[in-house]
Amino acid sequence: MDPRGCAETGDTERGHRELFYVPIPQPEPLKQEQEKLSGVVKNVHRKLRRKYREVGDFDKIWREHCEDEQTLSEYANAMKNLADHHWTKKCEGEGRIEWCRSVCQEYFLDGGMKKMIEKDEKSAAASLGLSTAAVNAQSHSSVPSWASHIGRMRLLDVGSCFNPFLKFDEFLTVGIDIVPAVESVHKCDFLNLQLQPPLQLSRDAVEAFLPLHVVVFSLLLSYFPSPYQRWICCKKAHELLDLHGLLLIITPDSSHQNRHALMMRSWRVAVESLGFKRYKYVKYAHMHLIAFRKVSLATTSDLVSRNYPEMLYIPQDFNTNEEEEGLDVPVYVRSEFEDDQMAFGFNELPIRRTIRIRGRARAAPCAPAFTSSKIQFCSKAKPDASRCMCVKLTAGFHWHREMVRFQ
Ligand SMILES: C[S@@+](CC[C@H](N)C(=O)[O-])C[C@H]1O[C@@H](n2cnc3c(N)ncnc32)[C@H](O)[C@@H]1O
Repeated sequence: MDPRGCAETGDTERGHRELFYVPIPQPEPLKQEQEKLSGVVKNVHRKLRRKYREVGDFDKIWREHCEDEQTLSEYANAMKNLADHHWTKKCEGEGRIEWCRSVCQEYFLDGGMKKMIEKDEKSAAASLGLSTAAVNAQSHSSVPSWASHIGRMRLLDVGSCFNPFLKFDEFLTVGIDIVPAVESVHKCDFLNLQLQPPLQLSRDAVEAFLPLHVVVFSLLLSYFPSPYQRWICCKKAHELLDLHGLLLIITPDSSHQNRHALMMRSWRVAVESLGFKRYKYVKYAHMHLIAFRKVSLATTSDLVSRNYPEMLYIPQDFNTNEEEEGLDVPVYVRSEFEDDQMAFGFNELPIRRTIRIRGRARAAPCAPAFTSSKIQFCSKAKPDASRCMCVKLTAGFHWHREMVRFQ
């Protein structure tokens, strides 16, 4: 440890060595305010899910929801406040927007699209038994002509709230939201957006806004209580996007990457059935980030035989009202300092250079500050080959499981 509280760790998940600093605890009032604001947001989602479970008719509850101006404006204010005062540049709240930006840069401006199209062509040819030479000899390429002079990327940010993409010059951004938190966002319900002509737009407007290169659903789909609503949104995105355009989906999940791997697999099958192909996937500590390329104008032909909309589920869809109410009870949330203390408590374990709690790396020095009675091991085994171990930790009165990684 150096005097600044800096500890060098082993290789990280991203495969390179990094320095981690023991975090300076956030001032309590700021932390409490952040928890309160997140509570406002989560409660709106819960309320919608509860109504959906009770009423069943998602059109009806959605209409009522959109008329509830007080709830909507409290929500918009909370989101804007979180963005302005609680998510710093380095934290993940901001990271998702940067991720979208870098994926678009690589795909549209640094040759990613061309590479992917060529790869698709090669595998299509291989499946027909054609040689690479025959593919290379083809006189025409499927790379669209607009790709070489794209200019500003046309981006539609659905559920934009505070218009986070507006500040980037490389995008021609249109932000829409049912309750805009800033003036530059247009008030629009994407679920009920009519895409059919006639659209009487001037030539300029048509050129400026159609077709789209990018559609962003950042923390949008989990807002909806029904998988069918998520499906409608993805289908609309497909209709609005240019062939080879990108759909970027970011959805919250604070659990370990593999915990909801099946769910992510299911989302992939559903979205790909609409005429997309997955291009990129990454798991941050609190969210999944997925990029899909539009590779076909047509959707799959077995839409009727398979229930694709249902595949866009989220874990909360299966909660009962009682379980959701349990979530309303304020659960004691450990402070960063307590997380560090807990990390210290693991030093009795055999491998203890660094452990991860809630995705943050922490050095495990010598003095145990936590007694082992506060930590129960779900498995008596030593950390496995990947040096992970499932442990139960106390948070207030609740025991809960966490995966701890040893490095
Ligand atoms: C959790 S916030 C995400 C805000 C922002 N995209 C971000 O990543 O921070 C979800 C937003 O989606 C908006 N929203 C929900 N349903 C919508 C719909 N049908 N059409 C447009 N916006 C919608 C909500 O009003 C809310 O501002």
